[in-house]
Amino acid sequence: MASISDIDGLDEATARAELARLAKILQQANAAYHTKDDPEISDAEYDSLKRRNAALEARFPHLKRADSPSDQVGAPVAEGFSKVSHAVAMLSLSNAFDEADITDFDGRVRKYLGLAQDRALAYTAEPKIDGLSLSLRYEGGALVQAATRGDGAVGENVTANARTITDIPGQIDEAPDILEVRGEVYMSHPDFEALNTRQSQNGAKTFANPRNAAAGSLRQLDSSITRSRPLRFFAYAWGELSEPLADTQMAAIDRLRALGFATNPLTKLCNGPGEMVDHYRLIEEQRATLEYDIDGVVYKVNALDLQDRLGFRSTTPRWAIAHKFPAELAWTRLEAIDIQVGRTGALSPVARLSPVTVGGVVVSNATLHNEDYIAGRDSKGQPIRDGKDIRVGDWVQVYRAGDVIPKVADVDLSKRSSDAQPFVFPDHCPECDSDAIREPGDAVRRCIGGLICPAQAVEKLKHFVSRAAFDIEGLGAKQVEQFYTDGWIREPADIFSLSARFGSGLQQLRNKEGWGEKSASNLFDAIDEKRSISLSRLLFSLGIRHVGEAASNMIAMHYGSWERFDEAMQSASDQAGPAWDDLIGIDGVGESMATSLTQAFAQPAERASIERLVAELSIQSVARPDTTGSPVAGKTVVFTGTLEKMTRAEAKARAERLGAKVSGSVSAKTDLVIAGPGAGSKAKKAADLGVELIDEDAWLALIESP
Ligand SMILES: NC(=O)c1ccc[n+]([C@@H]2O[C@H](COP(=O)([O-])OP(=O)(O)OC[C@H]3O[C@@H](n4cnc5c(N)ncnc54)[C@H](O)[C@@H]3O)[C@@H](O)[C@H]2O)c1
Ligand SMILES: [Zn+2]
Repeated sequence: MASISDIDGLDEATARAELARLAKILQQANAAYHTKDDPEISDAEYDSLKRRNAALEARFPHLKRADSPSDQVGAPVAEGFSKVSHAVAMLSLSNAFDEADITDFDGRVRKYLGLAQDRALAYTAEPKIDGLSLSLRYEGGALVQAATRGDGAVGENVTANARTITDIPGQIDEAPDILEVRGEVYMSHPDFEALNTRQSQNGAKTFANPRNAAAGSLRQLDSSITRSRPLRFFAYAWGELSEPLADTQMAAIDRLRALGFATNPLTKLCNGPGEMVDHYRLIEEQRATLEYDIDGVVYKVNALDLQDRLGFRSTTPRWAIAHKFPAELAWTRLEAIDIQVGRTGALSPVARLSPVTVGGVVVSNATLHNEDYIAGRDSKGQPIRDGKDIRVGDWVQVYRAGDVIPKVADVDLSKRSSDAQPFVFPDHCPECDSDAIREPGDAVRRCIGGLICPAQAVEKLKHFVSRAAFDIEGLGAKQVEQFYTDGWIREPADIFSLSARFGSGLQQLRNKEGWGEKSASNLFDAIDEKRSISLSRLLFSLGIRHVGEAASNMIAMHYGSWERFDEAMQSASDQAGPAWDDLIGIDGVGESMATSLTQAFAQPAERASIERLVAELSIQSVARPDTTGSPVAGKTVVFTGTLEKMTRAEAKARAERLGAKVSGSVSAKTDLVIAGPGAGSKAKKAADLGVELIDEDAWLALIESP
């Protein structure tokens, strides 16, 4: 995530380039989010880039760009819509992230108005609905126009679409002659889920969250599509008026409700920051039980004459602020704990949650790690979460960071029902009923069923055909699972005997749902194509515990050929002696990896299965790259932040071809860190450790230098 800690030390040229880069990224993000309703980066990432931009502009005011993202609201009108000029601009809101920001806000307001500090100022506090804003224009009580915010000055004409929304009256009584009602269009959680189910049944695109679904549904060129999407509307503001609605924000909301609009029931009048923050807490607590997404609480100065005096900055009113919820945390109910069996037999507890939006993504499953974690202990038996255990039915806090799998982070004991029972972790495999055993020092309980455990067998097969492994076109996780269920494939070797066994039975495959004659013979071709495989891919594909992609590479490089590797596994099987020492001496191979490797090759059933597979293959030996003269041969390098000239995968592959070792984390052993924009803790750690830090261009210059 972008940080602002380095800004003080930037020179002008770097700052100018950085401002240009941020303008470009933010403009692209705005278009993806507001125009396509399909964001490319997370909201938290967006917000942090925007803060970085603002901090740069504050430090270098004269470098502020004419097209500064700070001065922009939303995105321009999308193609296909007719344009509506807003009589009163539709702006954004400034953000607050903690209590101190709220006290500051109140202080700024008073100072601007020259108010005494000893009398509390009244503000309204209401949920910030996570939808999109809409302006409805009524003339003589009749709805004549509806427009999106667009870029704040010019919005999209969506009148026909707005007419399909039942919360929006087409006609109102006793309204001012000209009345522009503004508010938020949103979609409820049940409607969102039903829509996504429908979309995927029809093979159409599904939406990441209710906000995107609402925006995508309202911003349709064909209003019959909007009609089929159940949208809702909350009114909370107004634009042009032929006569005032009221004297205060609160009374104006009441008036809008009296006119027939839905207003949010959690709107409250508060006296000063203390009460505002109290109401924020209350709303935060209710967040998971609301039927719609909110991403914070909006505070507005209650007296409308004071709002007028305060006025606006370029894109935000001075009289309001949005107090955002932490982006990546949310509370919800734990509905059930399921146990999944992985390819190494590990029993993993999975939390089934009442769906909640965390950082822009709907989360309904999260990891609970292992049985100790559920019980409130760490791997050393020390209490975590103050020793609180997690039970089915509990209120739990869900945490999500970046692309990482969501986690259950905390539990609220005050909401636990009195009959909640501690979770009993199974000591048998839920799939094959074999014993599930926990070895000393292992945090994980494992099914000992091995090859007889269908869950393990299927997971092993799925791993075997995955992208980084055999990657057989037309044979993905779904097909493998089906073939396993049908008894056609029990182990990897069976994949390669499929055509021999079923070549004549092509008919059978052809008759299968989803398989035509063409796809059947394509599949056999794709399988044959992968009979020739690199040693490192093969090693990774075996799915041996602890042996990941990087380790497979190192091992393959070390032994060079399958024959030498296989021989070494025999010699090292008693886990002592020179072959063993040689194995654990490989960079990146620890004792536990070496143990699981040698065990796999010593276990008769597993060994036999591997031999059957190898008999089907032609395994390529490793051609050692010539790294003489490479400036980075033997060096350990770390890539962090965003690379702009190539993907991470390409950068890694190139570095490795030049004899460098690419590591994921910075340590004292690191020789070089290549940091792109947005580099965070790793760059900092490198600086702390005195490790050389360069940017992508410098890296390219280094490796491309003759
Ligand atoms: N992920 C991305 O790529 C991306 C890109 C652009 C914007 N965003 C996200 O969008 C937000 C910024 O967009 P923004 O300029 O619309 O600001 P904003 O959404 O933070 O705040 C302004 C909006 O709040 C809405 N709102 C909801 N309830 C309200 C209430 N009770 N009173 C007043 N307004 C209320 C209005 O629609 C108003 O336009 C940020 O949260 C940002 O993370 C994300
Ligand atoms: Zn099992």
